[in-house]
Order: sequence, then structure tokens, then C-alpha cells
Amino acid sequence: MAVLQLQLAPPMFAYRWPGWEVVVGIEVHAQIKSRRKLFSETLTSTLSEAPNTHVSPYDAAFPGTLPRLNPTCVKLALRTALALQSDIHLRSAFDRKHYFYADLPSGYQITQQYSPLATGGVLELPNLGTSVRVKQIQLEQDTAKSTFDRRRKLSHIDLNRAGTGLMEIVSEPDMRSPEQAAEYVRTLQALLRAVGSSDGNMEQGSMRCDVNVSVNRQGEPPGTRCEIKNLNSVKFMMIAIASEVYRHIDLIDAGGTVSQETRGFDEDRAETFRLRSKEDAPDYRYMPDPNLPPLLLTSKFIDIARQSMPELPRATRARLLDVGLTENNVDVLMAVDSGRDIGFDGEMKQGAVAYFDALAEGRDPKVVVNWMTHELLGQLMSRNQTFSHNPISVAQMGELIDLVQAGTVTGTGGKSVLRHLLDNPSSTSVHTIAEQLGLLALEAGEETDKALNDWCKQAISALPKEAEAARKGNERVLNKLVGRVMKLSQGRVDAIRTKEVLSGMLVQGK
Ligand SMILES: Nc1ncnc2c1ncn2[C@@H]1O[C@H](COP(=O)(O)OP(=O)(O)OP(=O)(O)O)[C@@H](O)[C@H]1O
Ligand SMILES: [Mg+2]
Ligand SMILES: [Mg+2]
Repeated sequence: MAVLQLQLAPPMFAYRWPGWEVVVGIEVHAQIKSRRKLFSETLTSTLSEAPNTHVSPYDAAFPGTLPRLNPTCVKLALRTALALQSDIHLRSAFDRKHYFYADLPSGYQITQQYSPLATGGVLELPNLGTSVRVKQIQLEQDTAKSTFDRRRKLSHIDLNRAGTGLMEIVSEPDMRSPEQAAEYVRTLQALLRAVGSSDGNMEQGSMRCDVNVSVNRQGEPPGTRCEIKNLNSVKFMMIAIASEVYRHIDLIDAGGTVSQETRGFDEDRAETFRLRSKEDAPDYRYMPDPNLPPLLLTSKFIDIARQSMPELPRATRARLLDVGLTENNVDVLMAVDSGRDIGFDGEMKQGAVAYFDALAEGRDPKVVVNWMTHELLGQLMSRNQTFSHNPISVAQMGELIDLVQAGTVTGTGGKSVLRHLLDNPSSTSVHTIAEQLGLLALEAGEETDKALNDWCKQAISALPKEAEAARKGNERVLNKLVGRVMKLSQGRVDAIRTKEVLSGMLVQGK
């Protein structure tokens, strides 16, 4: 992210487009995380599945087949609407939007353009201290997928995606820069994941954005918007917005006007290109779908959905800060869950926040979060892994923390046990593993004192220069001697006790 901001936002960030105001509104299409499609019993598919293996006669628009609304899709869209504080309509309706393209077997898409499930709402962007209003949320069908084989001049149609449930979430034109647009999309992604209504994975196509961009001179009314279709990464969305802004400014500066267009984005050239103008916009001939009655919800149904809402990111943040975690701790845990760490694979075994919550049950939250962020996540990261790869159960991690807190294993020893567990996942008790590895702390007593004395002496004679500096009060060098003792003892002695013994010896040796 930092890298991209450097590309897009050089030091004159605030003055990128002096005298101009940029206006952005986004239409997000998010695939609903239901096992079945919106109007058929067919199981939804993932990208890795063979083409045309998830298709019922209805999905292929065979004559005589009829739609049947999947209630799970309604419930998940409802959760989304509740999370966005939208007004939910007890009555909504389905329209047919006609157009003719090979990826749309019936010749129309069922959508809720005119009478959507919900209107209004707001998405707060806490990182930017601002918010974006939501215009409407509607249910609609996804299309099939067509790919063109240039060599053989053939179009391939894969109907697996046809009829999958989508939520179209339309924002008001409230964003003023590519960065705000990016933050909106990321925050929305985290929200959809938190309520479980969508994976929100742009790279895998389960979330796609159309961005509407216009520019106007400061103080003047908004300009004419152009819509850039089907952006499938936040990075490309930011580049597309920036390049579109430059295009509009250049046009107006040259005395021309912007005409309302639908545009595509060329990733290689980092610029947008014209798909069609408003004049040749298709006439969608919207009509109510005669096969689908209006969707009527009861207040009770909405209340039940409201009561079963999981904790939303904003509340999670507040709660974690409340138990004493730092902003930074919270950012790390929540970033892991929202998939902002690299390599998010969409399927989290257990979220980092849930893992933390389970561990913090009866333990000091600060101690727990240190183990999680510094040790566990740190070790996973150095292995190029994400939290979803974590093989250590809550019970094991909890036992490890308890052993260290009780002094049964030293902090250093505990870190070794953790590394061992990551490399050799097992369900054996952590105490047994520490014992097998010879990492149980030496019990206080005469023998341990004697061993500790020996190791301290060895460390001092092995590092005479350091010993001399430490004698003169150099704390950092003293830690080096402590480190040596730790190594000699294989992390089985207490660091604070070691420091005491070492200091004592150095003073005596004066
Ligand atoms: N002046 C403007 N500059 C930038 N964005 C704008 C401007 N005016 C409106 N928008 C945004 O354009 C989007 C319009 O989306 P909407 O779904 O309502 O209509 P549409 O794009 O005409 O329909 P379709 O769903 O067929 O694409 C909204 O996100 C809105 O915020
Ligand atoms: Mg739209
Ligand atoms: Mg649009």
C-alpha cells in the first residue's frame, strides 16, 4: 500500500490537482456467500472448478424453468444492509434488465433497480475520520463468464457463475480522491467479511467495482461523470481513478467538455478507454419480473436478523482498546482478519480477533497480544505465511503462555517451543514438548544456582571486552552477556535472575 501511495501521491499530494475537485461514487458488486445461487438450487462454484459443472436448466435459461428465491441470499443482504445502517424496505421487487450478450443466457438480468431491498445508509471510514453515504443496496444475479480465445477466434462460455447472488451496493458521490475510494472499498470489504455476507475478494472476482468519476473547478457544481467498469483490484481502481481525473482535466483545460461515457480500464497502459457513450447506451427495457412476486419481509424477520448480527469492526476496535490493547495492537489483529495482510486466501480457519478473544479468557490481554503479534504473527511472517496457516490451537498457545507466566518455561524457552510447534505441528501438550526439548526452566535451588554461577563465569571469560564494558555500567552489553548465558543454558534460566548474578560477579571482580 505504501508503495502505491508513493506512485500516486508524491509529496504534493494535497495539490495534485490544484483548483480542481474530484468526485467519486462507487458501485460495488459483491457475491453473496451462499452455498446456492440466487434463484436456483445449484451450488455456487469457485474459480478452480471445471467450467459448466454448476448449471441447472434454470441457470441456462431453458424455457419453462422458473426462479425460486434463495432465502439465505436475502438474509445475508439484510445483514449487510443492517451493518450499513440502511433503511430496509419491507417490500422490494425484482425487475428484468434486458441486454444481449453471450454471458447472459436469458437475455435479461434480474435485479432490483427500481424497488431495492434497502436505501440510504452510511459507511464510516475511521482511519480517515470521514464517512461515505450509501445510496442503495439491491439483490441481483451474476452473469456467466465469457473468455475469448484469440487464436481460434472462439468465445468460451462458462455458466458456473450464472445466477450467483450479488449485492450491488451503490455509494453516493462522496469520495474526493483515489485514496478515499480505496479506503471505502477496503472498509466495505472488512464489513462484508465481518457479517459473513461475502468473501469480498477482488482478486478472485467475488467483489468487483464500477467507479464513477467527475471533476469540477473548485466552487462549481459537479461535472459530468464517466463510469469505469469492472475493476478487480484496489490498486487498479486507484490508478483508473487518477488517470480518469487527468483525462477530464486535460479535456476541460483544452476547451472541450467531458461526455458521459462508460469506460474500461487497460491495466497495461494504466489508462481508461471508451466502451460506449450515453447516446449509444443500451435501452434496458426494464420491466417487473412476471415470475417473481414482490419480496415481502416482516419486521420480525428483520429483528431476528438484527439480533443475530455479529460484532462489527467498529465495535471490535472499541472493545479491544477497552481491554487495554494499543491502537497498533488492534490494527494488527484487525488487519489480519480483514485480509489486508498479504496472501489472504478467503478461508480463515479462525480469525485473529477470535483467537485473541479465546486466549484472553482468564489471561492478561496485554501478555496475550504480545505473544500473538510479536511472536506468533512475527514467526508466521518470517516463514512467508499468513495467520490462516497457524497450526497452533488456542489450547496449546494458552498453555504455552501459562507455562511462561508461571516461570515453568522461560521467555526465551517459550519462543523456542513456539518455533518448534510451528515447524512440527502436533497436539501433544506443550509441557511435554518443552520437557522433550529440554526447555523446562531449571527449578530454583542450590543446583540451579550452582549451574547458573558456572554459566555466568563462562560467559564473562568468553567475552572479556564486553564484561569490562558492562562492569563500567553499559547496560546493553550486559544484555549480551545475559544472552550468552541463555544460550549456554538453552534458555532454561530466568533472565532477570541471570542479570542479577552477572552484575554481582562483575562488581565483585572490580
Ligand atoms: N458527478 C458525479 N461524479 C461521480 N460520481 C457520481 C456523480 N453523480 C453520481 N455519481 C455516482 O454514480 C453512481 C451511479 O450509479 P447508479 O447505479 O445509481 O446508476 P447507473 O450507473 O446509471 O446504473 P447502472 O447500475 O446501470 O450502472 C453512484 O455511485 C453515484 O454516487
Ligand atoms: Mg448501478
Ligand atoms: Mg453504474
